[in-house]
Amino acid sequence: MTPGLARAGAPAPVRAVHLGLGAFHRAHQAWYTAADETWGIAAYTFRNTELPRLLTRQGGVFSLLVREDAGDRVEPVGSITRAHPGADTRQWLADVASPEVALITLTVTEAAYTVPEPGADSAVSRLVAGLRARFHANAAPITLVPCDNLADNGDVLRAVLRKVCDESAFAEWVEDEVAIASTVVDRITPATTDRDVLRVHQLTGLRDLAPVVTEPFTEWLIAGSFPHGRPAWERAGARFVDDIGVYQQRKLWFLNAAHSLLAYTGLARGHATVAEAAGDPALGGLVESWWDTAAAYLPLSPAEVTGYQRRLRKRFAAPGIRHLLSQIAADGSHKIPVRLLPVLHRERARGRLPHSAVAGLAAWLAYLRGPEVRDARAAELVPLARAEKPARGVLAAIDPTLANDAELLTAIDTELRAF
Ligand SMILES: NC(=O)c1ccc[n+]([C@@H]2O[C@H](COP(=O)([O-])OP(=O)(O)OC[C@H]3O[C@@H](n4cnc5c(N)ncnc54)[C@H](O)[C@@H]3O)[C@@H](O)[C@H]2O)c1
Ligand SMILES: O=P(O)(O)OC[C@@H](O)[C@@H](O)[C@H](O)[C@H](O)CO
Repeated sequence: MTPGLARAGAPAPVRAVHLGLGAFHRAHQAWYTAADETWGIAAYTFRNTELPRLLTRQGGVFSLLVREDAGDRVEPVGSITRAHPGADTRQWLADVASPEVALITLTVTEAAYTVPEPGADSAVSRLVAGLRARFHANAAPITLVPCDNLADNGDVLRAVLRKVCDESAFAEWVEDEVAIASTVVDRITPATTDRDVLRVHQLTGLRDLAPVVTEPFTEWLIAGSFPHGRPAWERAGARFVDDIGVYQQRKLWFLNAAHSLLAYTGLARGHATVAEAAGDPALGGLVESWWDTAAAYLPLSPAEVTGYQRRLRKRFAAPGIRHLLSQIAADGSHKIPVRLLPVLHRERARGRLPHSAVAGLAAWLAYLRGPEVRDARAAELVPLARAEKPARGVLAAIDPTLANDAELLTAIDTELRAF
């Protein structure tokens, strides 16, 4: 029988907690944490029960399949000491309240950074329950490290927590003792397929039921304080900066915006992956035109811009990374406002109407009219998208200031007829 992947020695003590255990956490924060073997992670999914079960069978260890130009390479990653389903509330509260724990990382999707309805179960409500347990346990300060693709993700999380924490002594404690970092995270990590599982087996001779496939490129920029300590993430290349502003614009406006453009226009043209869509000359041209537009608003030198674009072209074309457009297309109502609209606003202020943005928004409307809409706001947006001229209604829902821009609305509605 093929031997299964297993942990060699004892795992590190749990000093970090993660919420949103999925592929990206393992390719990114877990991989960086593995560079400091004195830190172990207790990682929680949101609803998934299968992944923690598989990881637990392997002692938390998993294989990272890195798709290099020169070929595939497998790295075992052992920083996850324990993996739990999100429904394991008792353990979650105990871990967040633990005096040994110094930080919580989060990858809970962009849509999760909202104030929950009273009584609702959400990432934020679980986080607040954990923090409340820590407050009552009189434990040391803690740092929250959001790792989702939002602009100023730490500030967004702080604003949400301020609205939710209404109990005065607890709210004061959160204000004083809970540090929140802002981060820019980057490593293209598609969902694992059965072929990836087979490939890992072929390369290692071991049976790993929960590997992750990723690219060699990785980046982590962090601005914030860690009053109770942190792993030496810099050993793996993380950078601690005073201000993430320009890095986050560069990433959201170039990489993520191009991903969203390719997702909606690519699906409309029958493509399945980023590599296929980026290789379609019409869509490649649309992305280049978007980059030219966005570059005007970034305080980067032309050499920095062209270098970043060159790397992105290569990353998007990587044949071993099967990044599904349908995965990227999900939750456009939360992604488009941070990826496309900041640049579009700046263009409109100058009286310009970039065709790439118009095409991207029209393609998003076509997606919202389609058969398989994955969006946290689908119930509200799909009926609006089905109107004869949908641009006004849909834009009013995500950015009311654009809903009075008659020239833009007409351009989007006209473009939509092409889909
Ligand atoms: N995959 C990437 O390339 C990548 C790169 C940078 C950032 N990210 C960020 O990481 C997030 C997760 O990506 P992934 O590739 O790990 O996806 P994944 O599907 O493998 O895992 C997503 C995780 O988020 C949880 N989740 C989903 N919806 C949630 C909700 N409403 N509230 C709380 N938790 C929820 C899931 O249970 C799961 O644990 C992305 O949404 C993105 O913000 C991903
Ligand atoms: O992960 P999402 O859903 O926020 O967005 C999909 C992609 O645009 C994104 O994951 C990129 O692959 C990632 O940001 C690269 O670092």
